[in-house]
Amino acid sequence: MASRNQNRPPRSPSSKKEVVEGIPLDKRRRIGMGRTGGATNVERKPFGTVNRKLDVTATSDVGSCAEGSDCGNVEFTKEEVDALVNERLKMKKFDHKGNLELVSELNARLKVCIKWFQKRDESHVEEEGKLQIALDASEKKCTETEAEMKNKEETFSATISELRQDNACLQERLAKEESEKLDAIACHRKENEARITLEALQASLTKDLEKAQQDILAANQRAASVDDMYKRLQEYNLSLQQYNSKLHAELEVARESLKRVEKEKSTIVENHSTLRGRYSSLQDQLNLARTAQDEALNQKDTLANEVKCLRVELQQVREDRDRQVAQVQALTSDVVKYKESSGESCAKLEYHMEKTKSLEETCSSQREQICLLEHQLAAANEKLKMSDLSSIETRTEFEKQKRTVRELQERLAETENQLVEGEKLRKKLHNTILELKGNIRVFCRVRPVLPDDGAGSEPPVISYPTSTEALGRGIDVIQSAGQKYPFTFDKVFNHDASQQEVFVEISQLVQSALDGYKVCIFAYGQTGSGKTYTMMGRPEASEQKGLIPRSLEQIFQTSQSLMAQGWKYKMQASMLEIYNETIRDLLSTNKSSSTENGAPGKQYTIKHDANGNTHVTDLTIVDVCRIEEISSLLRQAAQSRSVGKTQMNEQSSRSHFVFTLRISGVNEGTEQQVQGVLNLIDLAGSERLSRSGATGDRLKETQAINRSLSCLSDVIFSLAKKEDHVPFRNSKLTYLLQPCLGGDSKTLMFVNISPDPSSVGESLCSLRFAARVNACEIGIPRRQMLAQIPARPADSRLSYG
Ligand SMILES: Nc1ncnc2c1ncn2[C@@H]1O[C@H](COP(=O)(O)OP(=O)(O)OP(=O)(O)O)[C@@H](O)[C@H]1O
Repeated sequence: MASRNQNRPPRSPSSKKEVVEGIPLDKRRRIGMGRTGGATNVERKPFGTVNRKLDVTATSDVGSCAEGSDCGNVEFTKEEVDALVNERLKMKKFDHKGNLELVSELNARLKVCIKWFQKRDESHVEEEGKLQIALDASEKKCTETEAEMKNKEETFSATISELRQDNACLQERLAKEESEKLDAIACHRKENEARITLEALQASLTKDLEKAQQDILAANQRAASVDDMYKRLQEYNLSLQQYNSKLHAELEVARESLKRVEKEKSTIVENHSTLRGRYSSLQDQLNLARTAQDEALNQKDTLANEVKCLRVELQQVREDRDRQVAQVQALTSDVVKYKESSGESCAKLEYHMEKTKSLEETCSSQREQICLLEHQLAAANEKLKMSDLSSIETRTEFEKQKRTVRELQERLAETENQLVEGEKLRKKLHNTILELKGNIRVFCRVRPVLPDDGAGSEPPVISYPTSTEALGRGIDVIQSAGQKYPFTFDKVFNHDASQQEVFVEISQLVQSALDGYKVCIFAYGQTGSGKTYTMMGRPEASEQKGLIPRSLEQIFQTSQSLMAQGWKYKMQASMLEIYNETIRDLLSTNKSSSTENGAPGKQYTIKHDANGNTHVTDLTIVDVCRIEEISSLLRQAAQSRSVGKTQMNEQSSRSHFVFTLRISGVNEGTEQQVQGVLNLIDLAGSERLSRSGATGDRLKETQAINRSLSCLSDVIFSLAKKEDHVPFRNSKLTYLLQPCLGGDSKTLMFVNISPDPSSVGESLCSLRFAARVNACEIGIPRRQMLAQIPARPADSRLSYG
């Protein structure tokens, strides 16, 4: 911008001097006071605004103002000057003196006026000089201000362009962030939608699960109805007995199917256990996955909250920035305005400058903050993405496992159903066979070779056929002459069979006692063949517990679980031994009841009632509620038993041991009542007198044992021949077992065999006897169900009779 004084010619020093010395020439000429002077030129109006009125009439004053005197107080107006200049003197023609006075007077007045004029002109010139100096100073100042303003303007322009660039940059970033924000929002919305879909899926899955549970309930109901049907079928079975002869023909077919079902059952049981294992491991995995998913979800939620907070902060910062930008814009417009009106004060500009500076600083700090927040946001977004990914993975894994679990559950349910159905069928067939067969079942067990056995290098005398039909059921005895005697029973356990394996085979039979059947299991065999081991085992070692403790444990456990179905059971236990044809109460606390040391004890009498129940008069019967009670009773009985050392056995049982458990069950829901009996008998071992070498009391014992066992075989032969008279009463043992042998019991005989080659003869005898027993037909097992709850004795120790 060009300065205003630039085009002005510089003032010459001479002209300046003229001004300083006096009135400039042109001005003198103007007021008629040129160098030549002259009154005629003084026509112009006098300068100045403050005039003192010249009293025209006071001519004496004017006239008295002599030349060279100070006339500074006199002031003239234009009119006065005009009047003075145009005054026409009234001169008299011949009065020269008077005329001269008039002229002198006028002259004096004119002189005063001229002097006033001159003085006035001088003061004006002086004033003009001062004004000129002030004007020059002012012009100089103005030039300087203009230069300064120009510089400032340039600086402002640069600042404004910088600010504009910053602004553009910020706008660009803002647009970018906005687009990123929109992307993030869209992504978040998508995630939300996905989450909602997943939740809906989960809800539907939960519904499915509920439906499946309902299905299970329905299946359970169906199972109950099938149970009812089963009961009806049982009743129907009773009527089927009339067609017994016809069904005999179908027996073999039923046996085949039983075998098949048993095989199927074992495979199903295996499948079931593997599936259960897999199911539990999957459940564990599922639980782990659930925990991991929960953790991931929690992490995700925390991150989402962080992101939310960061977004809010970002939003605030953005708003701040927007405000700042608006302020910058306002300032820019202010600057523009300032530019337009450059006359505004520098102080304001500086203030704005400072404000701009501070705002710029705020802007830059906020920019840094934005950067920081953006970093944080990016990190949080990254974390969120990671957690989302892991959450998705976990969810997928969870879904997969859920599917697998569902499949396994379905398979498990299916298998369980199959198992239940198979078990039902097996039970039905088993009961049908038993009922149709009507004979005593026989299991054979061969004990392992003991160190005391004289087997030495002799070849084994026992072998097991491997043909399909005899597998697990056949046993061959080989005599020294090489003669082979094959036998087949319902089951043959070799020397490797564990106590548990043996128990598994009889557990169903034991279960029947809870269902209201009379069950009798007895062990027969020569002395030292393993009868006591099979029946009692070694209760101190859980693996070697025998059938009696295992059966009682099962009965108590099952009765507990049946409580859920409304069944309440009452159990009563009694234990006796038949020693030398005398009954001894093994639970009696009264020692006089025994015949110890030959002293005559209490006489116990065996009685059978019309329902086929056996009672022994004065026998101690103990109410038992827990397995521990039975265990202590068994220990008590074991201590009271008659045992002795024989050549064949270190701890030989010298008596027949009979354990009886009476079970009364009531279902208050269905008003059903059952009465079952479980007889577990460990017979004394048969022994050849020649081998035992017994004498005295031992000889008497052995003779009594052999006699009673011989009575047992007489009864069996008689039953086998279907003789009218069966000599049950010939011995205490056969009379006690009468309902089991000839009645409606489910009876099982274990024939225990020693693998000792020196016992091969006894083994053959035992096996032949067992084969006879197996072929023997007895009554049909009947479940004892009562319509009314029988009155029960209040005393816990009762005597029947
Ligand atoms: N399956 C078996 N496994 C291991 N040891 C056995 C087995 N069977 C029997 N025994 C052992 O054989 C020995 C004789 O068994 P046990 O006393 O049971 O015979 P028993 O037939 O009851 O004899 P007794 O008629 O003389 O009483 C015992 O030491 C017993 O531990």
